[in-house]
Amino acid sequence: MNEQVDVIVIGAGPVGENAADRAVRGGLRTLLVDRELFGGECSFWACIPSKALLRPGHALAAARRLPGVPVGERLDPGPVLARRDEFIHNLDDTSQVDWAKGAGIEVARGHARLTGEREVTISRVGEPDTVVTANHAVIVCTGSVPRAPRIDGLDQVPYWGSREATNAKQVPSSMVVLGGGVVGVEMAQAWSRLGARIDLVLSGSRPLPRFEPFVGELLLAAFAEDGITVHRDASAVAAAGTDDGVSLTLSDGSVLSGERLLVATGRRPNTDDIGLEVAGLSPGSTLAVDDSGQVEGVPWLYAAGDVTGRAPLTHQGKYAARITGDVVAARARGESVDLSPWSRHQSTADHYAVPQVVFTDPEVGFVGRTAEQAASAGLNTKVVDVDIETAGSYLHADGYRGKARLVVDEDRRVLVGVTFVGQDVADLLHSATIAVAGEVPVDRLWHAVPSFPTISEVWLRLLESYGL
Ligand SMILES: Cc1cc2nc3c(=O)[nH]c(=O)nc-3n(C[C@H](O)[C@H](O)[C@H](O)COP(=O)(O)OP(=O)(O)OC[C@H]3O[C@@H](n4cnc5c(N)ncnc54)[C@H](O)[C@@H]3O)c2cc1C
Ligand SMILES: NC(=O)c1ccc[n+]([C@@H]2O[C@H](COP(=O)([O-])OP(=O)(O)OC[C@H]3O[C@@H](n4cnc5c(N)ncnc54)[C@H](O)[C@@H]3O)[C@@H](O)[C@H]2O)c1
Repeated sequence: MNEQVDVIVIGAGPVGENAADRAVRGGLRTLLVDRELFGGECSFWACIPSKALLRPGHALAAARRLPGVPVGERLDPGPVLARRDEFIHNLDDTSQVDWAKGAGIEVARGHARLTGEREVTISRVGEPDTVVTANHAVIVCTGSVPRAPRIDGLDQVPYWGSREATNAKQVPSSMVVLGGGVVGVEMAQAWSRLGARIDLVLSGSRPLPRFEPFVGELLLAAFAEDGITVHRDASAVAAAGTDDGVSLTLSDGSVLSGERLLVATGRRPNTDDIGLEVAGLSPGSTLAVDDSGQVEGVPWLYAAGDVTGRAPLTHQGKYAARITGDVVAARARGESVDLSPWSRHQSTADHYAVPQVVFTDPEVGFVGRTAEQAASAGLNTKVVDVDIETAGSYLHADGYRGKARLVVDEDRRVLVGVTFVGQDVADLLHSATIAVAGEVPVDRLWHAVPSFPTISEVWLRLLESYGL
């Protein structure tokens, strides 16, 4: 069967859905293809189930910090896991397919591969291939896949990746977590608070090494209170099956064992089998794009999201998708595209203002550059640190503990990085994202008065410490 549309989007994760939506809004006939579930990794095996697993433990911990709130001893895992299953619709993507159709997007299920210039072949087991040609462009949004380290015996044991860790039907009695990145810390705390004994193995001295150093230090303190055992500066050398689970041997000879082993050591772009050769690119490589989303050197090919290796986060991928969909639609209409930084056709924020929340307790919110990144970029910076101690934080929880940092570009007197760590700081982050993306001068920020009594009064403490 041969078909023709204006645009083909490969991959219906959050990023592909947004790229297709914008292309349709731009007047283009758009086909969105997925080989698994519409909604992608984020909806079913990543962001949504992981946050559903974390939230009840945080609510219980928050209640314990307030006298007079009646709380039980521990979480009841059954309802927690059932609520997680509701959020992932028991792995049924009907509502997401219906959304796409309602938005005017044409949908197809199957494995899509590039087989020619602007040509995609969709394969489904037991059915003839469908060849679809795009009049204007193909947008690749195939996401990423886990990357496992080379460890003797690892390929012989049934270890968990993030899919198994977010979708597990029972609480394991014990779990060894390898990797202290975002997946490692979120899943270690979620399952610990659901009752599992956790060993967390870090290759460095602290978790979340890409964040400001105090982030990892505060998480280590919280993990100690949770009873999570952290193994720092550790190197895993061998994995093996045991009678009741899996063991992991570290280079110092110690052996950790658990009912489960979670390997959370990062992800790589999902491009092994999408026909990149057709575009003169190597299978498995990152799809490097310019700020309009166009794959370098291939005018008809665009990409967005994890597959581009830019900012592997749902919200940032969706931002790139909105821009890429608009660019493809504008070019299809013969309109010029504004390539200047911060135009609506350029994902400039990817370079300066990527926000990320890590949903641990304490939460972590970070946008822009760390002090170290800003210094290595040659900026003349001033770094301001304060403890989060405001009337709002005192009221929010007894013993509230948190820290905040501003990184100020002194030559322009604008913020280039902000970090908050503390209970319930996630929603505070957007104020910082606006300040960084908007390049709001610190002297004008002085006039953005935080409400009393809120945690956001930390902004006042930060600006006073800066010298205002
Ligand atoms: C455990 C975990 C928790 C996370 N939590 C958060 C969070 O809280 N916040 C956040 O911002 N980010 C989070 N992330 C990151 C987030 O999941 C990704 O950044 C996001 O899913 C990327 O979206 P995407 O659309 O690029 O890719 P994906 O969501 O991976 O979607 C890609 C889609 O492409 C399809 N596909 C792939 N190849 C083909 C093919 N050849 N043909 C047809 N279809 C194909 C796949 O089936 C999939 O549906 C988390 C990640 C993990 C692992
Ligand atoms: N809340 C969120 O925004 C959120 C939550 C989960 C995941 N994500 C995204 O998903 C992606 C994948 O997350 P991730 O945690 O798998 O990757 P990551 O790159 O964030 O962290 C991987 C960690 O594993 C460590 N590591 C690598 N090899 C190791 C080894 N052999 N032994 C011990 N440690 C080792 C690395 O030093 C790193 O700290 C990230 O891009 C992340 O931003 C985001």
